[in-house]
Amino acid sequence: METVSENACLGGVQGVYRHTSSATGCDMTFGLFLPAEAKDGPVPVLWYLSGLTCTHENAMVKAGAQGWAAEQGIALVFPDTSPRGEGVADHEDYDLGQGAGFYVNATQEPWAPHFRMWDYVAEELPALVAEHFAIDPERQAITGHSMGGHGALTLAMNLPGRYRSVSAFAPISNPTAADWGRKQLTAYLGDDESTWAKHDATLMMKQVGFDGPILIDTGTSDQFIDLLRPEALAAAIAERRQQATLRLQPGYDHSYFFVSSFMEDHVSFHAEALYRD
Ligand SMILES: N[C@@H](CCC(=O)N[C@@H](CS)C(=O)NCC(=O)O)C(=O)O
Repeated sequence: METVSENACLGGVQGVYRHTSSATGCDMTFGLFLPAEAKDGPVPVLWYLSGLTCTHENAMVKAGAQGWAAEQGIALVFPDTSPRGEGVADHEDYDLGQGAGFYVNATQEPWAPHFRMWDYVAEELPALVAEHFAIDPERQAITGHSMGGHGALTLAMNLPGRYRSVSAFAPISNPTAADWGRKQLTAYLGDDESTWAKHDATLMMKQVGFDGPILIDTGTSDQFIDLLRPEALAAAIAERRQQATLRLQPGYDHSYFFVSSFMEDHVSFHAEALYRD
């Protein structure tokens, strides 16, 4: 693993690291914020999965998460959203290919050789981070924005016991029923929709739910709200009587101004679960 940069930040360190990934078969870059407490021993960790067109960098510089994480003594991991590089398949559309991994393991050509973001975020990166940094693997939580909110919710429901809490900002909530979803799931996983179900938060909510607290915020002025389908996930949550807080925030759009506006609430929400014994 190679250190790209390390900057003192709020008493801790904001690092960027690069490594050769066996999951994606290419070099991957991620951001990691370690609070001051990590100098004394392992700290809880909050994963932040980003949305379409993002790298590890967008949330790291625009979400305003480090201040709240420093206050709570929590580490933050910012993975990239897809494999990248010259030998990696891509598409001219912004919502397919590089920058749009959708947190799945692709089975279809030309994506299958590298687009294995599920394995990368669920298995490889957690092991790497725990090996090299003062992270407590027993205290993990996950959040994300848009496509990353979809990733956070589906990982949390598919890996019971892994994350103590899950939250999301404007998550893609029902991708099997929206153009942010059907297009990518068809490309990456093929036409057999039975392979899509584990990657749909609404379907997973109906089938298994989540054994812990959930917090979801979406802006009422989100320009993509028809693609996000928060109402479908809300109905599934109500049907299941799942512990959850869903909020529609008046006037907020899809941008990082929205994400940063509610970041304090999300970090505090996760801190409560992460510090509960
Ligand atoms: N570029 C796309 C929108 C993509 C987009 O809004 N991406 C969100 C996540 S889904 C984002 O975080 N963009 C990067 C940023 O704001 O830093 C469009 O114009 O339709």
